[in-house]
Amino acid sequence: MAPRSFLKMHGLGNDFVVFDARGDAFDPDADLVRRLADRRTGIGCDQLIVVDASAVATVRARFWNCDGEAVGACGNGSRAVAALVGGDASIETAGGLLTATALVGGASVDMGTPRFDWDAVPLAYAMDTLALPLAWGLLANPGAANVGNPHIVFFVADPDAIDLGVIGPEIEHDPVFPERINVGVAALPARDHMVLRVWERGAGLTRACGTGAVAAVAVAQRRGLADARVTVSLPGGDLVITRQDDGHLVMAGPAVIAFTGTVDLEDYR
Ligand SMILES: N[C@@H](CCC[C@H](N)C(=O)O)C(=O)O
Repeated sequence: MAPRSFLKMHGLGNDFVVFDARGDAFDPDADLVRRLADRRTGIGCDQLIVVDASAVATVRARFWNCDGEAVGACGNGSRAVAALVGGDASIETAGGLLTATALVGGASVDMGTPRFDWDAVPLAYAMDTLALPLAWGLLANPGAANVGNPHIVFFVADPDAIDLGVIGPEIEHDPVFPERINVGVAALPARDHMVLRVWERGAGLTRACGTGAVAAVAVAQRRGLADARVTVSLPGGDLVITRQDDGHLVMAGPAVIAFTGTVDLEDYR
């Protein structure tokens, strides 16, 4: 098997190994994803992305967490794909069809309309997703949304004061979330500014989570706490999330190539 080219990309430090498979099909299994994503023995990444040809869009993008599980959406990864493709593009994903525009040093992506029905999140049983009647220690009453993948967000005074590395995995694996969950802790110092940290399902603490930012803003707007346009400050930098008149949430921010390389997949069998 010939060595395969890859790009190492990131959006605000949320990093990706990207395979452009438009001319050469590639279907990694979970074990291969885990091996390539390993930061000591592989290339290393939070998520692996395969870009394919699509019958309905400019490209198809498939996303895997570094734990090997395929996921429906990745906001920062979608910007990376948009930056790679260039211009105006549509991106077919398991979480829905996205439209995107490449910008200098990044991209903006229309992430669609958030879903708030309890069974769309999904939750194990019917609950009000505006404020779930659930608590883990002092963290209580999170909002929930599905933006192509599932998220809950807690509004707190200081996200840095939360030991998200400890409580995040406990919440991620709680049986109330049948598909597990991404966990955000957010503060709103102003109606147009959010500070956010995210424990990502299948990837842990990352420097930024694009869908986490979209979901947190969606919940804050639904609670009447945020303006239509919100700058979200994550550990890796800022994203701007804008709710359009049609209810779609558009995410804008950086996406860059860190380096390119080739990998011999025989070494990962
Ligand atoms: N980092 C991503 C989200 C990746 C998927 C997520 N961990 C999940 O399991 O749903 C982003 O930028 O949105």
